[in-house]
Amino acid sequence: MLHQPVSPLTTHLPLHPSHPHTAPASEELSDFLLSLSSSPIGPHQGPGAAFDNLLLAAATAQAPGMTRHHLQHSSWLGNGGKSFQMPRSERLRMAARVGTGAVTPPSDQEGEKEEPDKQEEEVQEKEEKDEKVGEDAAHGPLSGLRARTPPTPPQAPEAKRARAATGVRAPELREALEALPAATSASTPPRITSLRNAVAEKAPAAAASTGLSVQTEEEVQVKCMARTRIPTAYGPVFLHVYHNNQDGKEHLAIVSDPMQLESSADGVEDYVPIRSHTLDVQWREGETARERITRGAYVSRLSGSSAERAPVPTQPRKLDDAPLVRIHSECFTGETIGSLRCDCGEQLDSALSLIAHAPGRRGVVLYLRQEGRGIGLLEKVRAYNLQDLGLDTVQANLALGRGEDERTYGVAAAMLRDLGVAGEGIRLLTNNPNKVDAMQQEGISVQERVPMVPRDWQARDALSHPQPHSRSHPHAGDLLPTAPHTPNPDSPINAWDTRTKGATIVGGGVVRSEELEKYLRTKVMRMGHLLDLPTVPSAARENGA
Ligand SMILES: Nc1nc2c(ncn2[C@@H]2O[C@H](COP(=O)(O)OP(=O)(O)OP(=O)(O)O)[C@@H](O)[C@H]2O)c(=O)[nH]1
Repeated sequence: MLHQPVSPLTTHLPLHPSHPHTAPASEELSDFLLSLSSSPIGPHQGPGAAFDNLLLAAATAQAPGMTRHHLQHSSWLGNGGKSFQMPRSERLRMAARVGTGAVTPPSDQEGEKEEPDKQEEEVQEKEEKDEKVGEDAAHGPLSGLRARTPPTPPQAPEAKRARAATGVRAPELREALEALPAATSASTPPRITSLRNAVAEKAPAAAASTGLSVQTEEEVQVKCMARTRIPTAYGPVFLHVYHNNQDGKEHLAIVSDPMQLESSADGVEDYVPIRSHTLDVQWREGETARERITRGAYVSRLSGSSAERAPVPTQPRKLDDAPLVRIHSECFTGETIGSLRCDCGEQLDSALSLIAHAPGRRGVVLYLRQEGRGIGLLEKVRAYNLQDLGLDTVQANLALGRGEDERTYGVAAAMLRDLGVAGEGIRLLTNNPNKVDAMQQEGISVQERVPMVPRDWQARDALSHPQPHSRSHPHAGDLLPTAPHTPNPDSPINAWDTRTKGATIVGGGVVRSEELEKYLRTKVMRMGHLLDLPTVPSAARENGA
């Protein structure tokens, strides 16, 4: 239940000197919010603490000059555990200070006290149950992989949100951090890897949500369980269903490589099909042709009269050229019911379309089950309600006590390796610099970042013809070569316009909405996505200007 926003924030607001009864000047508001959000006491512990984050976020949304980095800098489990996200510079500084023992992390006692034991037990019980499921899975078809199903976030009350978000208890995190001085020497500069590993060992989920990339003990392993041919509007693709030892989810790889369907493909010089190594290897002694074919380890086109099982490979084969790859996160609302709150459906469609026009029509879309930037559908739905109150997509996540983006890409990298496409590098279809960084950290070279310009923005820019764009945030990713911002030749802007409006599912057209525009701009302005803002305002196009 939402409480009425009451006094704590407003009573402390600096009022405009010449108009004490009006709202504070925007600059003062920014400064004030900044001081609140970085104060060691912060708004969380005052009266109305349960609601202060939301108030702060809502007010922040109105204040110019505020970015995601200004929100909840001081957050830690001890002050409600709303967020671990700090700017990178501060995270590194904190890491260095904690590493030399100069800082003791704030106590979480208050948050712990608030919770009745019963709730604690329920959560514990749920985790045990989840672990049992994981163990069972390990004896299932994953054969050889240690499957582990992480606990799903419990329906936790307010003070347990941090744990629900990160799957970690405050004492575990504190214990991990207290152990750090031992992991790093006071006489030598603290090494971030030591911090990562020490925190990761005790509290991997918490460490991940601080933004430190975590090297878990367990090497990521994936296994393609089955593959099949799917005819689509863009031609045939092969859908691969993967299991992994990290998150118990079925991530997908959609591979476009139509040459595989030609029976003559074998004879083509230098042609390396995009195939899963873990699918094609022999799974057990005496495995039958029928078994191999059923799971998709066949070559050419499968039919009642022709069924050729794939030869068992000895080595994963790597492609010589850099294929077009999209690492896409699931979005039920955008992709299935055509929500106009986001561009996810359009991006999935565009990715398949762009790959269908790539050399040899070859490429891969990884479809990761990281709904809602990793917070899940339930939390995303809640976030949408907060967005209706005026928060943007980043603020809404933070107000729920979640990270702005909780996704990881270790499994994605392992899937690309399994498909043999990680060899000579990839051409990555994205605007998101985190994805580029994640691949590079995984040792996969991103030879080119191919931008995904929203169709509406392409259409609006086409109206105004090329003009100097206002680059909002120069980024490291900008150093990578990017493909020109041209729509694909077979889907010209006019063709998008003639399709059904609002359809964002595969094969759909251009979509426009006020909420979509706000979401896209937030991605650029607050999440650092590498896009130029359109030069023609939305209304101008709608009015035919
Ligand atoms: N929490 C939250 N998630 C959202 C919202 N809108 C879309 N999403 C999720 O955001 C994710 C979008 O993922 P992607 O399309 O892979 O990528 P991206 O981070 O936007 O980056 P690009 O590669 O440039 O498209 C999906 O999981 C969506 O469900 C929102 O308002 N709140």
